[in-house]
Amino acid sequence: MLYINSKLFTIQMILQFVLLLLFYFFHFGPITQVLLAGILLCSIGIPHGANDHLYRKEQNWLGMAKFLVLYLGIIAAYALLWYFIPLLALLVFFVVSFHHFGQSNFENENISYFPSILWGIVLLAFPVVLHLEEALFIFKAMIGKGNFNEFIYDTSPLTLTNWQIATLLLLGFAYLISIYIYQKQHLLKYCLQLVLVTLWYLFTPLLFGFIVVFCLWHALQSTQHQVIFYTQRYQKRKRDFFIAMLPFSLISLAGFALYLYFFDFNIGQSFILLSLITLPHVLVMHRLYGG
Ligand SMILES: CC1=C(/C=C/C(C)=C/C=C/C(C)=C/C=C/C=C(C)/C=C/C=C(C)/C=C/C2=C(C)CCCC2(C)C)C(C)(C)CCC1
Repeated sequence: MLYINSKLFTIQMILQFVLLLLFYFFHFGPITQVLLAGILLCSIGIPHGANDHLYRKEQNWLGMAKFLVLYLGIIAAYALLWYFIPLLALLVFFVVSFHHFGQSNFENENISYFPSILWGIVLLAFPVVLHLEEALFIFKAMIGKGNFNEFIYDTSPLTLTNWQIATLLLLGFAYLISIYIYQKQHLLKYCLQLVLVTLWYLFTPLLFGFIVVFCLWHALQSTQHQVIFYTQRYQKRKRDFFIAMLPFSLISLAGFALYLYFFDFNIGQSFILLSLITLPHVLVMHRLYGG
């Protein structure tokens, strides 16, 4: 069954609506934001990539060794790109992310499928347009041109300027037109999804807003796709899937905890670390979506 027609989509819409109401009426403070974001990242965000090894071509130990060499090799090569040409590495992160976020929403193998690319752009450009100053500070920190390291909690309402409104409208309409052309039968659902996500971004601070969207509107549907693929292709139970994703989830979380223990939290570096595990993950998932 298509993701858009699945029960998960309805659950996500309800969750997003409830979160919006809660955030609007209770203005989550810094502690609530950090706690909620941390729980979501550790329970859904990071683990959704930690099962990539399950889809390797050869399912024996030799296949596992080959998979690890390739996976870690891609991470190492990308780390070198960050070291030598950080601006290009940042661009790669964005382009790859546009594709990845869009693909999980449309389950489409085509890398030039318009609704998919535009949805990826919407998910990442909206928070940047709404919080341009902070986003630019973070980008600069990532490419080594600054040391911005503040987790921004501010929940006071934004006053939007004309260029911000125009950019949001332009992107939103471009996306809806692509839906009208390619996915007319699901126009209402995708439209409601866009409205809820836009409202969420309008009310929430940059990082908290994005982390919730990443976990709620990407990691969840991606996990659903993985579970279906795994149980059907290998004739296994759902429980086996969740057990199989545990080892690398725990290794990644332990790795991040060690990083925090030895180096202290740094937003720029954390996004670079995320980008490093993103690249091989996106390649694995692209194959899983039939590409
Ligand atoms: C299997 C394996 C493993 C694991 C893995 C994992 C765990 C993965 C994960 C993965 C993942 C977990 C992925 C994710 C993804 C994500 C994304 C794709 C994102 C993106 C984002 C962005 C792009 C952002 C942007 C920005 C900035 C930067 C600033 C501010 C603003 C904003 C927010 C817009 C290991 C290595 C251990 C080993 C080998 C094997």
